[in-house]
Amino acid sequence: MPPRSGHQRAKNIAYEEDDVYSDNEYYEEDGDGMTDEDREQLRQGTIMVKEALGSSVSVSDSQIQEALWHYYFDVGKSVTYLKNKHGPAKTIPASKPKAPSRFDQAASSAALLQTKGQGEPPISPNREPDIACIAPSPRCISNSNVRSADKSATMTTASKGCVETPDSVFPFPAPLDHLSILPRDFFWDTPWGNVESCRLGVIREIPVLPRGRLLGGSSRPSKLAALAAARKKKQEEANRETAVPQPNASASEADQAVALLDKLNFKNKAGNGSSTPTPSEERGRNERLGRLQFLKRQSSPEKVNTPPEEPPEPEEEVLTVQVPNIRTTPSMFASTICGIGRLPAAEQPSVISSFPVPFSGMEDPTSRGLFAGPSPDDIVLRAQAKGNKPKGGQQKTPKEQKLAQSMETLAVEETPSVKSKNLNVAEEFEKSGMKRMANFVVVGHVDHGKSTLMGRLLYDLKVVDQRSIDKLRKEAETIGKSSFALAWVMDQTSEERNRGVTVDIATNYFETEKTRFTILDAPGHKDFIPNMIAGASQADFAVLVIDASTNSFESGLRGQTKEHALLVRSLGVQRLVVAVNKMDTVSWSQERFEEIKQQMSAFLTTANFAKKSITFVPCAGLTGDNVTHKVEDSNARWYTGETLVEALDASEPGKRHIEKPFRLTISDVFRGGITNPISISGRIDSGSVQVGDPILALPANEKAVVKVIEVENAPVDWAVAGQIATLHLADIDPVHLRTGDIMCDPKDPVKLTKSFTCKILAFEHVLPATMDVFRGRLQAEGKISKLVALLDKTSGEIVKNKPRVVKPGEVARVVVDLEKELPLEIGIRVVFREGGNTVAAGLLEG
Ligand SMILES: Nc1nc2c(ncn2[C@@H]2O[C@H](COP(=O)(O)OP(=O)(O)OP(=O)(O)O)[C@@H](O)[C@H]2O)c(=O)[nH]1
Repeated sequence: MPPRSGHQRAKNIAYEEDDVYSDNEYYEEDGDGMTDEDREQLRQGTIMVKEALGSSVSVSDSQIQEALWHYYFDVGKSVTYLKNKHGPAKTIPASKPKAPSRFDQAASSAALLQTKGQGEPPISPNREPDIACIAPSPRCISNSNVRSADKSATMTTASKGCVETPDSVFPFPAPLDHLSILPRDFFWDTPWGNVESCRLGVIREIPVLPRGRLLGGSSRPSKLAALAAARKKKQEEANRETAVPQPNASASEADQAVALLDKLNFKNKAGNGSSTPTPSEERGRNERLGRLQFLKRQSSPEKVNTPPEEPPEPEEEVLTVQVPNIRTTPSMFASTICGIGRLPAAEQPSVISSFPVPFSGMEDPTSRGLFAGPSPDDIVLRAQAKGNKPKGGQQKTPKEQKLAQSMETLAVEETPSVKSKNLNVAEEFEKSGMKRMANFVVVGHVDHGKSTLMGRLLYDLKVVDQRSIDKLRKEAETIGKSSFALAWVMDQTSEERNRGVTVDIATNYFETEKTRFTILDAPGHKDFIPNMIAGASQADFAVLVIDASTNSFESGLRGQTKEHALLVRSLGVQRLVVAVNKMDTVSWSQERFEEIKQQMSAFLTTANFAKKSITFVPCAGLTGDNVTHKVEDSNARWYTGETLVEALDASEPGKRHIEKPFRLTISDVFRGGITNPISISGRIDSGSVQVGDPILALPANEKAVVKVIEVENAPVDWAVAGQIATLHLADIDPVHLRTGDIMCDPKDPVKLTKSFTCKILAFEHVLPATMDVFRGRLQAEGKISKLVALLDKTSGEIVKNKPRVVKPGEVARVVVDLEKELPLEIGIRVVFREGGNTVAAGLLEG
């Protein structure tokens, strides 16, 4: 089995069954773009707005509805807007004092808090809000609602609660931060609001991010910050007057720090806040000062005496404590990493540390000289360095040493020249009488039983032996997922097994009398659609697995059942085997089977699948009924059709273009072993390849030589179009190879292109926009830059030039611009996705 992709996207795949979008949402709207629900909301809203406006404002219904539509049916906002726009002009009584500004409110409330202390009783529930709403805002309305027992009177109450000032006449609701209700007002009626004054605390808001300066925002401090800074300065001055005079400028900072130490040590038990130290406090302070030196940052010593350009911001106050250099010299490793020379301790730059809690009670370690000498590590390293020194001769600089070392390790890799047998591969293929080959992708909604069905098929065809199945069963039982044992034949990574979800394409092989099959088991979860696309782009036909159990089919229809079917068709797959699975859960009900068949047939034919190319097979992967052998259940006597394997065998493989130039889309890049350090795998899209062939990697534009070819895990001399092959390469650096890249014939390379025209089938509304463009495993950023024309679905004739939008189900010609050049050819199929949804699929025209 070829190695699995290393590009498994392991996302958060916790999901729910109904965690899917509904395709039908588009169709619930009428021509005016409104759903019935919208219309009903509009009607009710109009009545409520009219009631709220009363007779004072005369507005027409359409004006009300326009406002409601604009405000997403928010009655409150609509009323405010209409009142402001159409209501009688407000006269402001001359005597009415101007509403305080937000700044004034904040400043006065802060002052109030300061003067009164923190013990102001909470506002009584009966008290009317003393600070009016400056502007109508949603929060204003909701606050009023809290106070109003009558919820139906929302608007009336809301307008009562808001005193409109001339400033407040906004055509649109003011932003939330215009609300000037204090937090305590907001929580006035909460039971925990009635706390004794002495127990109330102050919550200081510490900004998570630094204030915008160089990186944006104003470099000037805000008014509040300036106020706080001025207040702080004043306090500092007052402190300085009462404090013992200090000999240098850092003293006041030292005082502050010591004061903080005192606070933290709970020594100032009286808590009187006085900054004048008592004689005993003063002694203690001096002792601590002796131990800890409070200095300015040495990195900017000149700043000590320079007055700050801006008032310091209170929230940025951090106590910077500089301790004596108590560190030993850095180790060699640290020196290398940090680029610090191994200076003697004395010459090391002083260490500056910011301690959130000063180590007031800690003994100065330097006093005991614990770290005075070199560390044991340093002694050993120095001795080693001495021993390594070249005797006598001149010592090499580190640069020279490095160069010498790299020269020593530099070994010329001898690439064995790969001899080509110069075979005529097309002839060899004809002669080989090889069984026909077919690759099929297994798709369908998550958990509909794809992996189990394939595991059962491989087990029943003896590709997997009983022992392996028993082992898997045991392992599955140990983690309580015994029902997944068969699925584990395909799902082999621990992540897939633990989560019970397929993440990436799993490949396996089996053969019938007529055909050698390659299974590409695709993930069903919507998060892994890119991996599913990669699998589908390698397939000749597809098996669409549908869970027949009650509700599962229906939820699948809204989910990935339809999306996968559309995607495989868009990627060129024409034949579809629909496996109606888990028939055991519905007792092999013919009715259920027919219901699913009917619904799916209708959808698939609209998705451009020919009726004769669709086969429906009822089966049960878990029990194995109708997978490789006919169903034995007596309830299933109604079914006399083919088994799943028979249906697969009846599928014609796609045409192989062996005569065309060699093209292979890389689906995996990996290390194939000691002798094969760089290997790739993928489907050969066209042409053939043989050992010794030079091939070109695009877009890197780097050549490689094919050392070994493996098909179905066996070494072969050549491989042809349609086969999924592993190529072990020589003469190329792995950096030039990525999944999604193209390997091609250097004599006939694929052209790199940045812009192309494409015929698309829209799954959703398509407008010129940025999209993710998928081509097999390749994913690139692009943009649908032009909608050229709408086309007739069957004839391809132009129906309309330059459409403004392409609706779901329509076919259009568009121009796509890519972010960077990619190897793309006429006739290849691409998929456009946006925000995790498949928007359209297309065929490259030029
Ligand atoms: N009763 C019953 N359960 C089944 C049948 N087939 C699969 N299951 C159960 O369905 C669950 C999902 O099966 P999987 O095979 O992992 O489904 P899947 O479609 O491969 O899932 P993804 O690849 O993750 O999308 C497992 O618990 C299976 O045991 C069936 O025929 N009958």
